[in-house]
Amino acid sequence: MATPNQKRLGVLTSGGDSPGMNAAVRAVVRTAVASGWDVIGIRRGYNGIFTHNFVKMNSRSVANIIDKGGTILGSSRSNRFMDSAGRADAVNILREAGIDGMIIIGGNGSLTGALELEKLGMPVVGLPASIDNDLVGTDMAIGVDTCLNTIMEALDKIRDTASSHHRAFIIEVMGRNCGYLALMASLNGGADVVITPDRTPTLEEVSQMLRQSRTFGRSHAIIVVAEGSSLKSDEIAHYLTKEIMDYYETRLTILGHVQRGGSPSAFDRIIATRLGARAVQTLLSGKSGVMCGLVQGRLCETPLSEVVGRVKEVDAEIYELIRIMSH
Ligand SMILES: Nc1ncnc2c1ncn2[C@@H]1O[C@H](COP(=O)(O)OP(=O)(O)OP(=O)(O)O)[C@@H](O)[C@H]1O
Ligand SMILES: O=P(O)(O)OC[C@H]1O[C@](O)(CO)[C@@H](O)[C@@H]1O
Ligand SMILES: [Mg+2]
Repeated sequence: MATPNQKRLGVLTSGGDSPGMNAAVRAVVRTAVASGWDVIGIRRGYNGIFTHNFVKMNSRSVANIIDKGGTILGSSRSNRFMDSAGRADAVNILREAGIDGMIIIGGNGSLTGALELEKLGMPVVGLPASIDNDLVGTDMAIGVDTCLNTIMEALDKIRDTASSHHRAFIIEVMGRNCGYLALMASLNGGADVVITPDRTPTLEEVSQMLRQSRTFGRSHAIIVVAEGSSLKSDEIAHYLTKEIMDYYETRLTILGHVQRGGSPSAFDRIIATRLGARAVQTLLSGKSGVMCGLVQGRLCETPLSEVVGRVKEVDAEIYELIRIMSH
């Protein structure tokens, strides 16, 4: 039990899990305990509030998790929390549980929910954790680096077989409405063509780019497609199978949820630990309604109102770099 004057912090992970969420939970719990707070973990995201799925946490509860993918608290996408009546219930439940402040670890949707909680009077600090890297207010969200390494490993392996068989591979990566993963994976994995929601060529243009890359003497082709693009990976595969069959056979690989798992990289563990500690310090300093992020190497806070409802823009110069590197 918390002593009468002891503050009680709630922490939850929400939305798609991302590698490093556990490292963030560990940092939040240990920083809060070191600051004299009582800590309650809420299991399975916002849904766990409605089901009173609460667990008292201490430094030992987060031992040996820094290297684990996923989230020990579990996650979910909660429809009930999307509804204003549901959120009013949630705040009442949190107050009855004696919670004085919340740290919400998740993506843009989860942090939109965090802002709504704040509007209902609950002090909240958000932490960016989503493989999509679509959040404004941080250069990198927790989990993005590990995810990019996973995609890179897959692209390296696909390139081996693609060049052996003179094939064109269409590889679909995650990222919802954001092209960041596709763009950066194309840069570090050597793609000939990248297709994102921001820049979507026609099928004829894709075929033309491949014909051109063939004139550079390339033995194979790699086309990386962001899942949120209007031109879908199966359409491309279908078209290219007929269109370029004279020089490339075509294969489609959808990387899927393998991109979300795995032990977090050193970078993700470091940012998760720094941001987790910072979130607790931010709440302790009396600030609320902000997200802690890493911008140009520095930790900083951005109001949640400036974070939500926006998609981070990707650097347009990267497209040109990919084009040059594909020669
Ligand atoms: N507009 C909103 N108002 C209140 N709560 C929201 C809102 N949008 C999302 N949420 C809550 O956050 C949860 C997670 O959101 P979402 O599914 O968009 O994932 P995310 O946090 O963006 O993570 P990721 O994109 O990495 O999967 C939702 O299921 C819902 O409970
Ligand atoms: O695991 P789910 O619910 O199918 O969600 C998949 C989505 O989650 C993410 O992996 C993370 O937001 C997206 O890239 C993808 O569109
Ligand atoms: Mg999201």
